[in-house]
Amino acid sequence: CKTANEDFVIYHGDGPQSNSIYYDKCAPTVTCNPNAIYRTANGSCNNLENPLWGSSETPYIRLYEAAYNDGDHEVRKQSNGSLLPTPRKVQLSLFLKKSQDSPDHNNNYHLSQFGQWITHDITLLPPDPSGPKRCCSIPINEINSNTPYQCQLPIELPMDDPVYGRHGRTCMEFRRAMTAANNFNCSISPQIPMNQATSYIDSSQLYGHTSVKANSMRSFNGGRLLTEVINENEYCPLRKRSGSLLCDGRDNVTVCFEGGDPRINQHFGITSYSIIFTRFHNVVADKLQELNPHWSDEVLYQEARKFIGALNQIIVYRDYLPILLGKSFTSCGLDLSNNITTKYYPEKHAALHVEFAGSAFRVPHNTIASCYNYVDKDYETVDSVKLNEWMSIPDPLVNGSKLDEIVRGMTTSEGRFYTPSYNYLISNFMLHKHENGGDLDLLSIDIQRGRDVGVPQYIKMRKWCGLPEICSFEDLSKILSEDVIEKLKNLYATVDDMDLIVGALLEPPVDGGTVGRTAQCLLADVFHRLRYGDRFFFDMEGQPGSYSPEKLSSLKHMDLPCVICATTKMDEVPSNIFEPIGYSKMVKCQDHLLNLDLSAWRESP
Ligand code: HEM
Ligand SMILES: [Ca+2]
Repeated sequence: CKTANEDFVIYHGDGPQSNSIYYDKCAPTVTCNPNAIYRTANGSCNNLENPLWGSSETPYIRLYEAAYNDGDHEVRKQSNGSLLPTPRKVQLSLFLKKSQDSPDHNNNYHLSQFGQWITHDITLLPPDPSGPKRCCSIPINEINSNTPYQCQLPIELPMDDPVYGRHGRTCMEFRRAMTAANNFNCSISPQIPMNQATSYIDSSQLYGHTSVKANSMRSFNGGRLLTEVINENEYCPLRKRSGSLLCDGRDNVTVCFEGGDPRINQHFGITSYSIIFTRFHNVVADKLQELNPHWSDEVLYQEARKFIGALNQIIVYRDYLPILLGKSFTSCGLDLSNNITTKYYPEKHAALHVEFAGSAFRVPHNTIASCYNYVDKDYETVDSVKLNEWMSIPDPLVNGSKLDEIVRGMTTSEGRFYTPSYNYLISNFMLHKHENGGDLDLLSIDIQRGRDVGVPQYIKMRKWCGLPEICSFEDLSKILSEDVIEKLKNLYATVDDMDLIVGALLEPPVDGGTVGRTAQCLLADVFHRLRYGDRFFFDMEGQPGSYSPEKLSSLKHMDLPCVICATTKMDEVPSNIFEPIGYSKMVKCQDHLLNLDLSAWRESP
């Protein structure tokens, strides 16, 4: 590879002109304190020359011109002018038959779960909740340019759909994303969604993506986050049912958590992570207070928050990305090997692009397993539940040792092997029985989301990545089987029309990684920005808040097993947290927790 920090991958300059409109025309003026040692809650003032870069509620960028029929928002057509195949048709033809789970002997559930945890740190692209309550109440053949924007792209279901056809269902709910022009008073054309999360890996999914939210999560006592103690255990605070996202609409839900990110209650895995990281923040704050009784609540909170943010960056770059993208690839500046320290490149815009959030980083949806296992302290599987039946129902997690059992289950069980398909349950019955439009197909939604936000076609992004050009279906034979190519020919008018997520999912995984080359390139581009464009990156030198070498060295002894040991009743963990038990050396929690040594943080009063 080239030099680690500089020419690594793909950074192709600024992308289309529309990327700068928000900053030229709509951005509020922000005054920054260049000497601040902590991140702001919303990510502003990280980049002092462009203070809103990477902050929450700024537009996604585009790597490539938007793919819209009218250049502004209408879903693109095929090159011969015909409509694109409906997302469900693509799912049925190419993917659904292969949707059974097969076990991944190398990776347990944490690989997928940590990925989603980081997703919620860096991107939040919600559908527009305003307008008609149900888009499917509008007959699909009556949809035209006067239809409310949110409802212009419901997913049409074929009459002979093997799952939905039986019930005569012909429409699946889909709401278009909120955009800068429609929802945030900034007329950017082509339409562009706003990222409501801070792009930086700063654990904003735990703390909140804005200062108002962040304050509402704090106890203002000893630097701690608010918690709810239930049966003597600490959980995230409980949320009032009214107005909450995801717990509403299910009658049997009594527990509903409040989190820095609104998706906290989506399913057991993400809820568990939110709870254990909340607990861990409080463990760290308590330890810091013990060492520094003279520190104020504010200092304790900020130091604990900075520690958790740094730890998550370490887990992403040291542990997670090498498995996702392949070690030999990440060793060129995207991991922590070779003692590379991070140099700051203020010209790098640490924003996410629609190509990433709308398509490429959804490829790991193919690692979501159908069932979650409760495993007790004797390693007996006491229950196994279907993910889709328990979405938005976090209730069981507060009972007895259920949270410990779920985390133990995620640790011991083999994950879902990354195949070009999502599991059968989320391909047909996501949010099963949920009042607000249950029985969804996540893959159809992902395909439609890509079209909604104007993600360019697969072939264009592949070329952007510098991969060998594909000019015809036949050229695909270097990467795909004849059978798949035949199906693609039946779906799309030409090879140029393929959706990015479809191509990215079908590509064979790269050596030592779990995604194909196009996804690898697009993910690398973002994780590169989020490292070299983050002035507060944990090992950045020469900044007002830079960590001392002693603190850095203590931090590098930390890992996800340590977090799990400190916050659950598990008494042993695999030394490589992403490996299923039986493949990785087990370490005793009482030994492993010795790594949680904060003495470098001791300061004299
Ligand atoms: C059980 C696990 C998961 C479930 C049930 C789930 C479900 C969902 C749903 C319902 C959406 C919204 C789709 C839309 O309306 O456009 C979404 C978005 C997304 N998911 Fe997942 N997901 C899971 C795990 C993951 C994982 C493992 C990753 C990546 C490593 C991931 C990456 C994403 C991304 C990047 C988005 C777009 C988010 C945004 O910008 O708002 N998800 N997921
Ligand atoms: Ca963030």
